[in-house]
Amino acid sequence: MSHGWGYGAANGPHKWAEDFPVANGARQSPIDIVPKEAQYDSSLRALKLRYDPSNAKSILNNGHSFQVDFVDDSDTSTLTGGPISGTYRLRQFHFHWGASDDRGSEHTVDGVKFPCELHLVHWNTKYPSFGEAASQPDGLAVVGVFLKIGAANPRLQRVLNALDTIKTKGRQTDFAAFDAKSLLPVSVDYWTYDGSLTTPPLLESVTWIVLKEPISVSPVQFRAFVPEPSHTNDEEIIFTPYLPWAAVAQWVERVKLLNK
Ligand SMILES: NS(=O)(=O)c1ccc(S(=O)(=O)c2ccccc2)s1
Ligand SMILES: [Zn+2]
Repeated sequence: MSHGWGYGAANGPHKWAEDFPVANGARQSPIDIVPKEAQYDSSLRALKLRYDPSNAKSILNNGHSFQVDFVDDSDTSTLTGGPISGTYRLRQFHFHWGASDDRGSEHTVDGVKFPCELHLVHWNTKYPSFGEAASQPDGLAVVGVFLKIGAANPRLQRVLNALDTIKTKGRQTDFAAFDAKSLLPVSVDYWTYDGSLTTPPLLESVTWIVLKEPISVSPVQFRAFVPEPSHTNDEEIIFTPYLPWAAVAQWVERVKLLNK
């Protein structure tokens, strides 16, 4: 690829292996989760997520998504239990949505796509830094949460309201006092597997913890993720390539049918 990775015809997932050969590795994510083939493991423990809202720091448009970053210099917002050992600190959360029809959610369940997927990224404190942890097979733990079209989700609203202030790549603004736990569903039952980052650099350092219960997002709220293309100056326009409204509408209808 002669330029940065993305989701277009010239720089999309089918091209990533050119710059990131680990794309052809043995534990690449995302995967299709087939619940009937999942093996029950009685040694797995319940997830323990303890987040301190005061660790929330800022919200950033990184050009591929938007992410909320957290202060991670102490064990005040952590993930323990579940399939991991030790303590992992919350670093950031971000979302994946309609970059193209087959890439709304990244993981699928029995082949079913969701319109959006939330990732809460944590790093193993047995390593001295996030960067070091990211290069280790047990360095990261990402909690994945599916979003399905349904009732309005008031806990999402503050995040969505902030998007107007970071419409172009590189824009960042304060985002303080936010409880990431409020984005989680009631049940934190999960599937888990050893995988990778789902975007470059595709490092095979992620213990995936995908929650079985989705959270809801209303059609109006979901429009905040995929707004009309804005005609700003020549800065790169927000997040992901614009989806034709028809595709989004058709997609939303399909998700509605799946949830009937
Ligand atoms: N979608 S995902 O949760 O798998 C993911 C992709 C990239 C990241 S990262 O920006 O945290 C990161 C982490 C390590 C190195 C570089 C970036 S998290
Ligand atoms: Zn992600």
